[in-house]
Amino acid sequence: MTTPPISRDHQGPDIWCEDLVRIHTTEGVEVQALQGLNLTVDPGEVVAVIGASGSGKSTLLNILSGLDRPTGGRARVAGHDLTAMGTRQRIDFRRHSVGFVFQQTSRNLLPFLTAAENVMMPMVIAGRAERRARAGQLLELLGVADHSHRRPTQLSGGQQQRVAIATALANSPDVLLADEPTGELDEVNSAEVLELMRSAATDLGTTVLIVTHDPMVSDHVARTVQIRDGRTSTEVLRRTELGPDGVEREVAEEYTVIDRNGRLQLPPAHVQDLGLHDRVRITREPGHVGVWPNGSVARRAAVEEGDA
Ligand SMILES: Nc1ncnc2c1ncn2[C@@H]1O[C@H](COP(=O)(O)OP(=O)(O)OP(=O)(O)O)[C@@H](O)[C@H]1O
Repeated sequence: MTTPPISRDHQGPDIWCEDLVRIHTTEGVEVQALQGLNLTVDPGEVVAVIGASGSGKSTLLNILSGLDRPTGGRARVAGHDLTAMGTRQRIDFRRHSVGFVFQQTSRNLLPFLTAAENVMMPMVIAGRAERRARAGQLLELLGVADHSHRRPTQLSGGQQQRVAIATALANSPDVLLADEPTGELDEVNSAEVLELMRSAATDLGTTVLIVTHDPMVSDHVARTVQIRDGRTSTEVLRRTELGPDGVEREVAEEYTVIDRNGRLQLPPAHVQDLGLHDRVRITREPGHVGVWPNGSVARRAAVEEGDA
């Protein structure tokens, strides 16, 4: 018996955020952690969200997992409107629609249960049948079936995270949310865990969103979204293509995110190198748009006129 892929009962993307705003207020001081964030992740995609400390990653993850509510904007995960859910629906959502993997290996698993029992636990809570068989299949998928009888303290960090991923996938969630899942692992174990998470998600059709500050994670996913100042700023898409020599090679292309109002954030390096500040001139060119430092368009026109 193999693990059956999940079937969704909603249409459209698995994660959808529009103009998401979250303002934290402590002792009268407001911090705008998310400042109009837009993000769409389609079913089955495996995406890494990276960003510097304080850029808003954890805030985003807390909202997507139903733990926190946005101050403004809209968010939908696995077909559920996160701004309109009541307490009961939130519990159901967290139990069935999303799975979680945290950085701290100790936070993912119950120490007094074996690996197999840990994977079965969410199924017990959800009242799911054939728990033992499914736990076995998931542990097999994550390459730790041989350790199913061991308790977490008898497993390495990497093995614990694999069991944690199996546990998170136990109730066939549409979406798996992972917060720095490789933060406590060395490079070799990180790469292994990421690859296993990706292949398990691909086999099951699960959408995965990994939040991390580790740029190395990007090497293991087809899409990396960068958060800067509470907004998605750039994306890197990776694919393999056949070179002219017939050999497959990996191609990575960087894109800047543009919202539905046409707003985009220019890469800081361009802003600095070209001395862009205060205001810029936008010119429509054949097939693209030009961004010019203040005054440069008029100067260019004068030079061209002088040349004529
Ligand atoms: N509960 C809170 N109360 C007040 N401010 C908060 C709260 N949670 C987060 N912030 C602030 O919101 C901003 C975004 O924080 P967040 O934790 O989402 O960033 P992050 O990208 O996850 O950072 P890190 O990588 O360090 O975990 C930061 O300026 C942070 O200080």
